[in-house]
Amino acid sequence: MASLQLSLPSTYRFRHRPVRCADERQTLFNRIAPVYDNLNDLLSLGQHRVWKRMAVSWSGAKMGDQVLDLCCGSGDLSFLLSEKVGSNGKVTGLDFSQEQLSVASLRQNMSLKTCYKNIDWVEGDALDLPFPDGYFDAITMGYGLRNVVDKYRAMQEMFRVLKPGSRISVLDFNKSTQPFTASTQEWMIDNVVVPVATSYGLAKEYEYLKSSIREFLTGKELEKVALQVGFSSARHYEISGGIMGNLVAKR
Ligand SMILES: C/C(=C\Cc1cc(O)c2ccccc2c1O)CCC[C@H](C)CCC[C@H](C)CCCC(C)C
Ligand SMILES: C[S@@+](CC[C@H](N)C(=O)[O-])C[C@H]1O[C@@H](n2cnc3c(N)ncnc32)[C@H](O)[C@@H]1O
Repeated sequence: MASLQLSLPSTYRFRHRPVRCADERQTLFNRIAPVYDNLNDLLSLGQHRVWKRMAVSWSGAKMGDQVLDLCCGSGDLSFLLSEKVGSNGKVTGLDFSQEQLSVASLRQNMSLKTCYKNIDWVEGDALDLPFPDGYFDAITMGYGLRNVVDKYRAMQEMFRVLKPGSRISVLDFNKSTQPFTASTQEWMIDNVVVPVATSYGLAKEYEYLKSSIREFLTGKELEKVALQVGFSSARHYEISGGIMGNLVAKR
């Protein structure tokens, strides 16, 4: 894998070591990085790209904006944001997985799209962002909030670095309150997702999906946390029959 050229803010530093649980997740996402994009396409029949476009649209990102893609992984939402903000805008993709950031950087360097030059990759912790208060015009977080060890803290950090009047858009699996939806989601994970992942030697990594959704917050709970943190408005939209969900909150 090509070496990763990271542009780290001068103030960048880990102010605290992630807790062990976060280290386990960091290892998980480093391990799945080589097949992550392909498995997402295969297992969602490409639908995840539709969900990500919706999340970016809901963020309100526009030409010339300074935007953050939190828990950017291999960069799917960062690349969509890059086209939204254009060459006068700036996208910062932050993640704590070096392997995920390596894939994102490789995709950026291999692409013929010149606008992608407006993306910087930052290795950092979503729970301790190396950015000043009120810095970003929009923030996206695709399938990241469910994976951080402190969801409240992550929401506080997004609030802190967002400009007043701007929005966050948080896409993730939906923890449905409808028994049929929840059981369908779990059946798909047990009977499609994990068996396919097993053929890649990643059964354990994808079995984590089910427990992480069970331990997640419902849409109503996500709205409540956003308001508690200080956002002036918060709305959670269920998509694809409630399998996925997207929180939009305005500072
Ligand atoms: C892009 C997607 C998931 C990203 C993702 C998030 C995580 O927290 C993980 C944790 C551990 C391993 C992998 C991931 C991970 O990939 C969503 C699409 C990919 C899903 C893996 C597939 C989910 C299938 C749905 C349950 C049903 C889809 C129905 C569709 C309408 C065909
Ligand atoms: C499922 S991936 C999502 C990647 C991408 N946003 C997408 O939509 O495909 C979750 C990402 O969150 C990152 N992550 C989890 N906890 C983090 C934390 N505390 N700080 C930074 N990144 C974190 C993982 O390394 C992983 O790349």
